[in-house]
Amino acid sequence: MERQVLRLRQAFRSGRSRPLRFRLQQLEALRRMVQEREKEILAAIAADLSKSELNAYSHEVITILGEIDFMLGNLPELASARPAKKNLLTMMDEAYVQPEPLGVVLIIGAWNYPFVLTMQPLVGAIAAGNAAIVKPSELSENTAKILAELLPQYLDQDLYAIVNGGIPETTELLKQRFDHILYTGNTAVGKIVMEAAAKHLTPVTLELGGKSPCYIDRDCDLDVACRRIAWGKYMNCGQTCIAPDYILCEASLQNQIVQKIKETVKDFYGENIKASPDYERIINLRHFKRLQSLLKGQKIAFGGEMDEATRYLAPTILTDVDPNSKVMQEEIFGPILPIVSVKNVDEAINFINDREKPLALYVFSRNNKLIKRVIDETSSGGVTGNDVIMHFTVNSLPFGGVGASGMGAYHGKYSFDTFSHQRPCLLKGLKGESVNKLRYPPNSESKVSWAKFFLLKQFNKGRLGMLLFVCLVAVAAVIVKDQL
Ligand SMILES: NC(=O)C1=CN([C@@H]2O[C@H](COP(=O)(O)OP(=O)(O)OC[C@H]3O[C@@H](n4cnc5c(N)ncnc54)[C@H](O)[C@@H]3O)[C@@H](O)[C@H]2O)C=CC1
Ligand SMILES: CC(C)=CCC/C(C)=C/CC/C(C)=C/C(=O)O
Repeated sequence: MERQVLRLRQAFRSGRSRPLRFRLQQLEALRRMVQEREKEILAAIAADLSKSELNAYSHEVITILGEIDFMLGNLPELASARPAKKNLLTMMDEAYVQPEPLGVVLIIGAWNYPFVLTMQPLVGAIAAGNAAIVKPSELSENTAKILAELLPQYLDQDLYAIVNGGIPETTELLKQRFDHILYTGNTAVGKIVMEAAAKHLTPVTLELGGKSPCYIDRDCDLDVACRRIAWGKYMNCGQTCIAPDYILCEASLQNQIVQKIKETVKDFYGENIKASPDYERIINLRHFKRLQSLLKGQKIAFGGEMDEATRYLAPTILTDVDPNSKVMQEEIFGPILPIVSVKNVDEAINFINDREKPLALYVFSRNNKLIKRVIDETSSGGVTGNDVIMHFTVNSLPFGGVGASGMGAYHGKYSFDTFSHQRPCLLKGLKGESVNKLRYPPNSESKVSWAKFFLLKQFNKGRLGMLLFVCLVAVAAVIVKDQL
């Protein structure tokens, strides 16, 4: 591991990853890889997640192509120096912020969207001019394998590397010093990553999980709300970090919601859900059994069917759920949708605020003021009003968590900024030394007063009068000079 990181650091030190032309060329090569090897990539994702290749494309590949196109179109502007506002003391100088690459970054991906969660951060790392090591999840082994096979064929092998493996290999990697780590995965491991990074003062972006609430107001189009909730909940068999984890609503709405989601599931997946190419499976037996245990003692209003041999778990709805039951104590990360009754929006807000800050928050209502009120009175990584998940698809919105659901953000410009150091630069000339007497010893009341004037724009009449007089004299001198 150490040798690999050293090799990338030496390549980064060569400066090869910094020129804009190089970065664009690498991003174009990555785009070419996605296009030329699409079939192999889709087959790998499909094998890992028991997913149709159509869904693998719409869930993952399309996002990566969009991200690369964003960077190809915006990188010249993102990477350029940004002029900065000056004060009176530096009026004659050049002040700007120069984005610069951090160095060698580490990207650790999760299994549930194995292509997006490794390639989307990598796009940002390349765009910002870094070298990068990508460590895919060992649980999505086919995607991990194909990435290790394809990336070296398209990208600079000295600057970008794939390291495959599980906990031992990741633990070894985390002993190395990186200039930034972007980790995607569960909160418990997020703490391990942050602890390891702290030893080297390495900044981290932690894309973690949490229980994303979905409040349904009584003033709402339940047909639309239930269709959108069902889409986001049961996509990828519920294994989506920003899936609505549970519903909060008044008890009177519960049965309608069950019925409408039931109808939607039939529309989406047909009578025989198990045979639907659009309905995925649970990633492994450990998660399958974990989800099975969440059903114990619950009132199953819809679904609940399961087949351990194929790790099939039907789209499931639980009603009258006790907030203290197990299913409400951990992120579900599966196709189980608990409904918890609340009396009104006030109780919903308190329910949300009594728990860890979620990665996403969803509110369905015709009343926009109510939606804004819920947003104003709660906190979450992100929000979509009257839909679910869709804030993820807008790359002008930073995507990340807050509190227990994570720190930092990426996507689009935010990926570029995450993997950049915003370096402040002030370039002065060697003339005008007389003004600098202000800051040189010996100090005096007068010098402090001038400093206040120049830096804090604290005018006093005497200074202002003197300045106006000096300006007038200067103007007069120019006029006189022109007349002669
Ligand atoms: N915020 C976001 O964008 C996303 C968050 N997630 C969250 O991730 C979780 C699901 O992913 P996981 O099952 O954690 O994925 P996982 O089991 O694939 O682990 C994620 C990564 O951490 C590494 N890892 C696991 N245990 C480790 C350890 N003890 N030490 C060092 N490295 C370790 C794995 O090798 C893998 O690369 C959910 O909580 C979900 O909400 C998932 C996708 C996106
Ligand atoms: C076509 C379309 C609107 C797809 C939605 C995109 C999608 C499935 C995003 C998944 C978000 C994601 C990667 C979540 C996660 O990491 O768990």
